[in-house]
Amino acid sequence: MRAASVFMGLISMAELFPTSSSQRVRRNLLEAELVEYGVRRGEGKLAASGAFVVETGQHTGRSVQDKYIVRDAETEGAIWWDNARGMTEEEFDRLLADFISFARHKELFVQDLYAGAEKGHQLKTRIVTEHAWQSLFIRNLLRRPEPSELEGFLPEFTVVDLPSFRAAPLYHGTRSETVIACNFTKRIVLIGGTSYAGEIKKSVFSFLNYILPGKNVMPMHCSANVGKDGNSAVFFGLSGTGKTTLSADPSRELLGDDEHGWSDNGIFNFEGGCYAKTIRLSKSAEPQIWAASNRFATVLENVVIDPVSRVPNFDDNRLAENARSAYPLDAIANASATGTAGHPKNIVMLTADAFGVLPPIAKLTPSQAMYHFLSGFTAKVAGTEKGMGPEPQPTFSTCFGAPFMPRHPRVYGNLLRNLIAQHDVDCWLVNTGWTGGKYGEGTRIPIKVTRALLEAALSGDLKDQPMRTDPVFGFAVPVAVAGVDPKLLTPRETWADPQAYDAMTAKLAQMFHDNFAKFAPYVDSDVLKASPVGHPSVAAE
Ligand SMILES: Nc1ncnc2c1ncn2[C@@H]1O[C@H](COP(=O)(O)OP(=O)(O)O)[C@@H](O)[C@H]1O
Ligand SMILES: C=C(OP(=O)(O)O)C(=O)O
Ligand SMILES: [Mn+2]
Repeated sequence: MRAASVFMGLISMAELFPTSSSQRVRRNLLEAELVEYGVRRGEGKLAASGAFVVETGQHTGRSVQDKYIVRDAETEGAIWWDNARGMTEEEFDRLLADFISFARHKELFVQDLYAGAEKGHQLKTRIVTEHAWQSLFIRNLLRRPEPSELEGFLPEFTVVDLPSFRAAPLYHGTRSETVIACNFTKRIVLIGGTSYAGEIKKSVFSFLNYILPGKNVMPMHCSANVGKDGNSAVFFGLSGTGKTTLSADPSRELLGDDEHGWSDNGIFNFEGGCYAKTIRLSKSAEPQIWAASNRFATVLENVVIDPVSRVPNFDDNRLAENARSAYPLDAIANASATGTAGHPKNIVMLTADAFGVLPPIAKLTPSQAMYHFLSGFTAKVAGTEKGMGPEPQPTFSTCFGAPFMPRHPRVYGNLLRNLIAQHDVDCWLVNTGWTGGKYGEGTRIPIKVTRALLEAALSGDLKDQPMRTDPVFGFAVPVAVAGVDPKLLTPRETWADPQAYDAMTAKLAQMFHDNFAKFAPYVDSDVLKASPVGHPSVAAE
């Protein structure tokens, strides 16, 4: 891409920061100074460890319904509009003008950072925020340039996040006062009315997911790590399925916990830090994440701390179920220094099946992997979202990340399918959800069981072990794994009432079918044949 088009339309720094008031723009401050600003400005509190603790108020998670993509000549044919809300160019321009006038009266924090560990695919990003702690957050999360690289740093993508800005629905074309407006053509994202920091990192991610397919790079909502033998693995999964938890593994080098690309050279992290859930964080089950969450300059979002000792109580969900910890990768002892690794040997698709149906691990053929990638199944349970009843809710979020994958799923699906074939990758479906019954009746599969299953799969041993074929889903399920109670491998045997298991399985299979109908026109027959059986539309084939 030519430089002129890269920079064209980018928000002008002179507009945002007139020279007369440049005093109030804090550029590329380092951690200690950002913490000082945060404390001085009353943005949060210091934990005993030196972590910076903030509350985000009303929004403690992403506002999916308030995210917009500007519809223009370039995006019109490129975005999968079935999955995105459009905003007109005029509405965006009004919003931008109002962001600029709002920002004029504020002290602002600016971080110039890279997204993308692979040099050829590095995106120069500028993140402008109202709060010092947001600057600290994104500095922890993205990749920090060398001081010499900051001179003459020309951003190729800008995010402006002003939590106290309120959108005017009628004037800006929004649904509420909260807005995440993505202008991919101008390469600007405007975030207002929410201070949940995850919006910033996922905005950068969404833009990379828009541009990288054009460079023949597969962008993935996944974590990744590397074994001692140099074999890398990626773990796709929707929120809460275990990407962050399971990728932090003392026996494997951590590449990253959430966003990666797969190019001709192998895989690379987009980020330079992690964003872990801290609710019920256990020091013994997740020692690395626990340590990274108790250190100077880690940002703790909506974590309750003791008012006297300033020690976090990770069991307290009064502020949010989705409490978070943001820390740089070097807070994890065995993290990768480069953020890059070779082509993966294994792909793991994580799901948290709250219906208690799916086995804790299954081996997928490439066609089954494509079916599950396009389906993007997991389930939500009470606690993670406001207003949920006792029943688990199925979620089908294509490519395991629909809110951040702007193009049609076939774009990502085809890239992945070719990469799996080209590199002869072994694919697995891993259920980190419920066993012995659905949510409320059974229990969640212990982390140590999931870890043992993954160890067997990633070592290369498991794929040659005896397997049974699941009668409904058709994938291969190991009959024994060292260190794991064999009963757990056959969910039907963990249910007190096997007929109830069969009925639940039929229900889940039907949900898969109903969801997959929209993809049927785009996939080859082998992928369609990976649908669960026992349903009329399949039986008729
Ligand atoms: N068997 C399991 N595997 C993975 N995570 C589990 C398991 N059982 C419980 N959990 C909990 O589920 C949550 C998984 O969340 P996380 O790793 O942050 O997911 P993601 O990064 O995919 O959003 C963590 O809070 C973890 O402690
Ligand atoms: C940061 C997020 O990712 P995840 O929950 O997948 O870790 C998020 O969804 O806001
Ligand atoms: Mn995560």
